[in-house]
Amino acid sequence: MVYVVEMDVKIPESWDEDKLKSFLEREKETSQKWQNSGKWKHLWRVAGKYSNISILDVESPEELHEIISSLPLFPYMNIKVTSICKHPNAIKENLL
Ligand SMILES: O=C(O)C[C@H]1C=CC(=O)O1
Repeated sequence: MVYVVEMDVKIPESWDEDKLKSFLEREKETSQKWQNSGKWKHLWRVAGKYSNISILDVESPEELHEIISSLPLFPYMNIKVTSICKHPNAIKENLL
């Protein structure tokens, strides 16, 4: 099952530099772990926003939730999930 996930990050203004640094390090570690697993296929920055657009290929909605909610910044994100499938007119076999 392939999903497009848009994550808008809102860091609390009360966080100091050390707290932010620690979250960002753990965020990087966690997202790279999932990217290395082959499930998180693409991670793109949305230009001009603290947002990303990601493509994930997972077994189930439960697995998608497990991955997204494992991100340390998960509680500080607004997340939009869209389920996608191959368009019948797409000329490429492997879209991922
Ligand atoms: O910076 C972001 O977009 C938030 C977050 C999501 C994945 C990741 O590596 O960082």
